[in-house]
Amino acid sequence: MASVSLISDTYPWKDLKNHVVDIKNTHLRDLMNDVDRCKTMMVEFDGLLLDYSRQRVIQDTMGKLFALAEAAHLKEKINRMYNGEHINSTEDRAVLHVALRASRDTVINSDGKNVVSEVWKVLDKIKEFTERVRSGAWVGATGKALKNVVAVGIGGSFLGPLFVHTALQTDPEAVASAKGRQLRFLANVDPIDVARSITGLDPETTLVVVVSKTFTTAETMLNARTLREWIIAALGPQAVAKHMVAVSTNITLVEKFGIDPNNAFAFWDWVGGRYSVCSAVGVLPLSLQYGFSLVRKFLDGALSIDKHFYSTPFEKNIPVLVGLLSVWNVSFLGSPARAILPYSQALEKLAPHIQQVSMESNGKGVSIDGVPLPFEAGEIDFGEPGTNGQHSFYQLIHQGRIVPCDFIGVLKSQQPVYLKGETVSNHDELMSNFFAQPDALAYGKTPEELLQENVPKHLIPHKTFSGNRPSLSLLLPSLNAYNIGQLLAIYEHRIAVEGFIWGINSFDQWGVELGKSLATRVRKQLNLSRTKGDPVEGFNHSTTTLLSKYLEAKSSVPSNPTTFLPKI
Ligand SMILES: O=P(O)(O)OC[C@H]1O[C@H](O)[C@H](O)[C@@H](O)[C@@H]1O
Repeated sequence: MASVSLISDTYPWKDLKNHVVDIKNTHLRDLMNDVDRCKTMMVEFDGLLLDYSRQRVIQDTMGKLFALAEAAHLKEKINRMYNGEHINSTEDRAVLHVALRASRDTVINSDGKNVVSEVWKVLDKIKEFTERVRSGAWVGATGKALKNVVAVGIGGSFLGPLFVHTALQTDPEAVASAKGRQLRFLANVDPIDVARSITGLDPETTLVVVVSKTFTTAETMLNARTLREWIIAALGPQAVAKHMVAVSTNITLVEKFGIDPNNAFAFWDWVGGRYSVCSAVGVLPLSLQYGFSLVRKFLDGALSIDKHFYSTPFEKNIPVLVGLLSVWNVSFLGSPARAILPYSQALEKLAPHIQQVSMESNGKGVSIDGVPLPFEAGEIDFGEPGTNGQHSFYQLIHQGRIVPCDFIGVLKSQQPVYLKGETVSNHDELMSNFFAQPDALAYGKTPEELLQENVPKHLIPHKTFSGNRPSLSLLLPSLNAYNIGQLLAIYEHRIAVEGFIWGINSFDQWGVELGKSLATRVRKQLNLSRTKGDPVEGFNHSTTTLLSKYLEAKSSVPSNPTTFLPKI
């Protein structure tokens, strides 16, 4: 591959920069009238429909974006990812989350090994273990079946599984398979999160799954020790073997912690934390809750998109199209943010998950070769399910800053409701908003229209909407496990496309390290001050003042140094 150090030095990038002025002279109100244009901006695949006609693009723009993809060697980069090459160069690792959902007979070699057979060894182990737990063949220390699971983990070891669990929770098939069972998550090191995660649970019927790629993450390890105490206090130390299992790449540390390595479920350094929901990180807790066969459907949905992403020409390739459009919005039209607006409460945890996938992947300041970027990469992702967001931040989206929006709608509700005498079903009511909002953003409202509506003159500036605000709409057939897998993979690959175009390494995360190392110093100070009365030293005036105030309150120190757990 010819080496291009910065994409911004290429002709297609400069061509797109020059093209911005053409687009600034258009308005979505007019672009939407061009039916031929709109027809080219609809893509259907495997039950999904993507409509990007409300993006600020014309066909010419798309041609230029495809040229940009070529200049960035997008296809070669996708191939290198699927071929198991070490594209995460700063950590010298392959990036193979696609192998996690591959079918059993697929061969993907990385570092001389077929990783797919490794994946299936763990999948088979998860299937066998979760069937034993769910059937009651595996029992706790007092002989009772384990009905409840607390998954302890943070970041990528938490957000993806939480998203999928929340999305499945109201799916009828998932409801049936989860009957009588509970799945909870413990992520924050805040003891309040400990209290919440165990409230109402009995250690006798609870299985704790400690999820950590490294098995060194401070928050997770303290939370794991806390729940270990909770189990030991109730059932004695021998109960740990029956009530705690682990998911990690570091089986040695799992064993050191006191968890039987036979009850550890492996994954590999070629699975990035934020891309790990399809490994044991997500598959184990989700299979405990919903059964392995339902979770396999989720993996199959992701696999369908993996194949589509790999083999479909860019013009019809959903992750490529949405990725290129994001680059267009961020790097050329200057939008720093993206709103993720699912019109389904089941997708309420989509935005928090995508925040990590996107912002940890693409929040970078240098190219993959370490050259400072002369442009901003990455974007700020946020979102809320519609219609809740409409009663909150949509004001800014309509009349304040320009934020490209992803509208995600579902044809069939997981939980339909219709009340006799109502004009429409409850889902139709929700979806009325899904269909109306993108047009409101695109078309706006002109002063002339307001005058015709007899709006008082002094209110006209306040009620004017400039419109011309871009969005895309994605329609899913329903929200079953398969569709949830599709949605996940679309975002994962979209974010990879953005990073490939920007020429950054989307698979490392050095930026999270600094805060962690500074916390170590503070922890040491707190310990010395609490146990020896040492004064706060070596911090700036601000931190010294804040730390001293915190220490004065003595709120969280017991008078005698014995373990205590939440009293909720
Ligand atoms: O799974 P773990 O090793 O415990 O890591 C949990 C999280 O730790 C860090 O914050 C990383 O930046 C995340 O990418 C990772 O998901």
